[in-house]
Amino acid sequence: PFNHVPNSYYMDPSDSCYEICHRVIRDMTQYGVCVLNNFLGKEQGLMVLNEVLEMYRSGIFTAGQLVSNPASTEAQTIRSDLITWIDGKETNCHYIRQLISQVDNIILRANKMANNGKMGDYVINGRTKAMVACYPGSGSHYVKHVDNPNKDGRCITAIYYLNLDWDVKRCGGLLRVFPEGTNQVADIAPIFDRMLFFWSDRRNPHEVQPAYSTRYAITLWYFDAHEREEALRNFKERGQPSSSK
Ligand SMILES: O=C(O)CCC(=O)Nc1cc2ccccc2cn1
Ligand SMILES: [Mn+2]
Repeated sequence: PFNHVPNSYYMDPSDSCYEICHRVIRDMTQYGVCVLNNFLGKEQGLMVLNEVLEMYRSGIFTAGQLVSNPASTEAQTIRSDLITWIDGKETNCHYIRQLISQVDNIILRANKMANNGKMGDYVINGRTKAMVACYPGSGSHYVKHVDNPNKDGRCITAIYYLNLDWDVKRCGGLLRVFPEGTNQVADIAPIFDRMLFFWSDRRNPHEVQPAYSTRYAITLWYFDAHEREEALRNFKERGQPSSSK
């Protein structure tokens, strides 16, 4: 049944946020993955792309660090994306900030519209900064992983793709999601102005296959109030010297 995910919704401008939120709720509830095409429209999408290109040219991107031994060469074989974190208030990020608030209001409204004010039983009350990522081509990739394997509070991964004329056969860079409990995979091309949502936990292991052209994306992770609070509480407790010492 998974491969019947309508893999692209064209959001013609007449689509109200209401319509879009319904699609997000339905797909997230049914598949745990939701793809929306033409999310901002060409003009706005290009403005976001230009801001990202400008940031990349300014050299503020750094190699995506691994939590485990980042110094080793192994780090290179696991992921080779270049990233920078922004909150959208920086200079020359006006259109990225607009994208972020557009995603915020869809996620927050969908969360409210979902039955008993929850989507997937989450109460979404915050998010990370935006992570702007670039895979600089020449085989750069990200091995299969889970974004939130240990309940750090992140429940939805939201990725906005910026790649004009991206042809997976020529450029690679496919995002392959391996939804838990089925041997079906969801192959998502990182095409321009495409918005992707998926549950961040173990339900959605995913990989970025080797990219042979420069591949840009902006990612936001949304927090579930309860799981985040729990994670921060555990963090504080672990951080305290245990009373037994
Ligand atoms: O660009 C895509 O299609 C997805 C790439 C991707 O999975 N990126 C990513 C990036 C991450 C950076 C830090 C910590 C966890 C992370 C998990 N995933
Ligand atoms: Mn990921």
